[in-house]
Amino acid sequence: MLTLSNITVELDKQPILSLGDIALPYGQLNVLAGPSGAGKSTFLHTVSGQLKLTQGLVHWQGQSLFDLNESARSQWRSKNVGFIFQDFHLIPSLSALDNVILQHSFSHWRIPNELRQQALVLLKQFGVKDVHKNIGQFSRGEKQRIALARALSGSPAIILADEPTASLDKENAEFVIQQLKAQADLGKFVLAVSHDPLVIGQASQILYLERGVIQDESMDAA
Ligand SMILES: Nc1ncnc2c1ncn2[C@@H]1O[C@H](COP(=O)(O)OP(=O)(O)OP(=O)(O)O)[C@@H](O)[C@H]1O
Repeated sequence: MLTLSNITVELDKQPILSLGDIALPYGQLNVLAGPSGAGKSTFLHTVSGQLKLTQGLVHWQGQSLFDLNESARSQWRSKNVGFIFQDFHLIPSLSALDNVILQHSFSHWRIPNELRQQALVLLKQFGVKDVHKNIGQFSRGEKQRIALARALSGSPAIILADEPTASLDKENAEFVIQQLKAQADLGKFVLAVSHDPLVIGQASQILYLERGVIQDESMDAA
């Protein structure tokens, strides 16, 4: 369970998030919706421990995230959290395979063979054929499949996605949603920021954020 208690986040002394008590479970597709500037990305940065809270608590499975110092939080994040972004955040000069495994070079002096093998399996499963080709040579849909493989590499328990379907055609968007749901079915924590009706239609729980405040919470939308 992710639990948030009485959170305030201020940036440049402006209140950006003001959240009461929120609990979101593992094992379902959670969606955070809301207009531009509502604070959705800030919410993701807060629950992943990248942004300091002004006030409040974030617990992941009972672990109080901000009881960890910055370096421990960063280690916790690299072990436990996979991120997916609207604009992929892939490195153009690297191959598909290297983009997936690069993250592990920060925690291992040599990338273990099982992580390399897992990356190859994920890329194959997601239909990425020539894994040694540079990123620039892939279509947008393929890029998001590579980014998905990167997010799942190392098998993190938490998947956070920021508008993961926004720049994709319907077929690729549906593929991404299916994969997010499959991860939830495996018992992972999945939270997608999205206003895509395709994503919202498949959500088990939807939080609607406006001006940094949760306005509405619906369960079992799917
Ligand atoms: N580093 C920062 N310093 C000050 N204000 C910030 C900072 N980052 C974001 N903001 C402000 O916080 C508010 C929420 O931004 P955020 O990016 O979280 O919204 P969002 O809901 O994700 O928007 P969008 O859908 O357009 O991506 C906005 O008003 C933004 O200008």
